[in-house]
Amino acid sequence: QLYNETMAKAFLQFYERTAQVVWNQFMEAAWNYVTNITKKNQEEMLHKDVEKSQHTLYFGTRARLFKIANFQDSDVKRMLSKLLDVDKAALPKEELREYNQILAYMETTYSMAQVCLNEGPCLPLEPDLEEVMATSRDEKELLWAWQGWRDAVGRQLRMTFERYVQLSNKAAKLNGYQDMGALWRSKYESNSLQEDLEQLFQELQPLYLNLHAYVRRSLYRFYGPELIDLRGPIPAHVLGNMWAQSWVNILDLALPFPEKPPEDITKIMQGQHWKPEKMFQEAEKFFTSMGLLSTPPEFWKNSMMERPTDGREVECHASAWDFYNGQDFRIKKCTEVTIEDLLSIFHQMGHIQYFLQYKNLSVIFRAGANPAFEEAVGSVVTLSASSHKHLLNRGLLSQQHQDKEEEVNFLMSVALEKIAFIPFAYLMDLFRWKVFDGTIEKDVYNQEWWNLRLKYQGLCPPVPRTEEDFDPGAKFHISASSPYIRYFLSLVLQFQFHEALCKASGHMGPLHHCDIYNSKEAGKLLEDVLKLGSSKPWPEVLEKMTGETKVSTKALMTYFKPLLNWLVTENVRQGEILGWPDFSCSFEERE
Ligand SMILES: CC(=O)N[C@@H](CC(=O)O)C(=O)NC[C@H](CC1(C(=O)N[C@@H](Cc2ccc(O)cc2)C(=O)O)CCCC1)C(=O)O
Ligand SMILES: [Zn+2]
Repeated sequence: QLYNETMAKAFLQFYERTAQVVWNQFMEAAWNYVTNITKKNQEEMLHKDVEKSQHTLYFGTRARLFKIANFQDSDVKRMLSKLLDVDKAALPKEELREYNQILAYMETTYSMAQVCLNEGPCLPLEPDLEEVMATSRDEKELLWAWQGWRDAVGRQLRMTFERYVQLSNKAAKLNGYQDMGALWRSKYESNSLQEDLEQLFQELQPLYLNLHAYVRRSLYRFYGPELIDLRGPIPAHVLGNMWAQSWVNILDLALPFPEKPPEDITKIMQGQHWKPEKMFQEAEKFFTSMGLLSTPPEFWKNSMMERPTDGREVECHASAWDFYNGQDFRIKKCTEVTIEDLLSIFHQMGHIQYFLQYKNLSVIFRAGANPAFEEAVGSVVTLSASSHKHLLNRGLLSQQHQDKEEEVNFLMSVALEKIAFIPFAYLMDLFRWKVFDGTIEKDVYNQEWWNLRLKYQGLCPPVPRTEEDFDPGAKFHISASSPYIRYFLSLVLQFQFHEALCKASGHMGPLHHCDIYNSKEAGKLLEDVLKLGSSKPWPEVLEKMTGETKVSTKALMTYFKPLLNWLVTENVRQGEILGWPDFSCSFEERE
């Protein structure tokens, strides 16, 4: 019986040796492309992608020959079953080439897009358009950036996206899935994922609806009744972010106690002459303070920490890279010296830490326990790094203590980042799952997108939209075909992790006071989880970290309890309507 367990182990060792080389070569080519966007580099990347797919297909089809049902070794069984999913490599050669060209075209169109002033410079998204969305309080200027970006990106991608959906579904079907949404969801190894997610979303609704009503009131006070309807949705361009996914940049308009504004950490960083490299060192220091691994020399030599000034076109959307040789790990980021970018670097370094912790596993297991675990690791450290205690300790705040009102202001700033994000993170893949399963047909992509934006986020477009537009494409992850539900699940998980790590560190008192910096106990707990990679089913890994086997919103609700109490009192006092019963999007005539 040729395809027995002994044979399987030899097969897997052969896979291991060859995969490291093939994947490393592809990552190098992909890195060279996104850090220097040229036709030649794109061709080289596409060529390496084909080689990687040939390798994946060769081993994927042979893995099928093993009857793993009666194998003893659970690792061998888990590894072989992971090899069966060959994703896009299942496509016939010509269609695979077309698919890879479509993926490169969409991501590159997004990365190169700019919005041009009538006479004068053209502005890229990072940092210029994001700066406008974050700091301008001129509704017309905000509209110019918001609409200009969608004209420059979304409209260009609409046709290509339709073909992308077709080929994605074909690949998924060739892997035995109903559609690409089903393939994406399979990474969570759950037969009740969608129900579980809906349950989590419902539990978080009271928090979101109270925040939405309160922020709507704040915007009403500033922009007036001609723009804001106190019983209606909020226009999407005045929330401080190009996609209204984070509202932290309008904290100044929504501060509960405006007479006690928080210190401006960005100004403090710039006053202290912080540079991007120092920001990365600060993030690394957090992990080493917990007894976790430091980054190898290659990281500092090969990373791209700033937008290049030599005229190269690069993809600025931040990302963390594993080169699958156990030695080379990098971050690509067009870093600005701001607190928002510092916290984002903590998130990226969380990915690097995960790569470092599982680098000795088989390449098959070099991934998070599930994609949401990967995202939660960096974000959980950010929860400590953004605490008043930590920032004070690191010299980024000077005020010794926070009184009750300043504490509410602080929790509001975290909520504008994390709670505002909940419905956005949920709808991003609700939209794509419906597109993949055919519920949303191609001639109604845009209106269905806005139906979800209205239903879940309580937002309206600031100007009428048509089916010439393709607003979802104006978000990186949709143009980059990067799944997003991981961020929704990570939002809940990161607070569950935070509670567990804070407990391990011996923290007493409110959860939002906790800072696990320097805690070797928390570091040990985190290390034991990260080094498992994706070698065990994620409920087992969750139990190792938190003692629970289910994702729970309890820790998140505990963290924000003081804020929810304040919000409910304030909204009752103002007689706010929760939700948006005036659900129509009204468009004031613009002179
Ligand atoms: C080779 C590769 O692709 N590597 C993966 C990692 C891996 O798969 O190993 C990777 O680096 N992905 C990039 C992505 C970057 C960021 C992002 O896109 N964030 C989301 C959602 C969000 C929003 C607020 C927040 O606080 C945290 C997350 C958004 O901005 O919408 C941008 C800055 C933050 C994280 C990332 O790091 O997740
Ligand atoms: Zn991430």
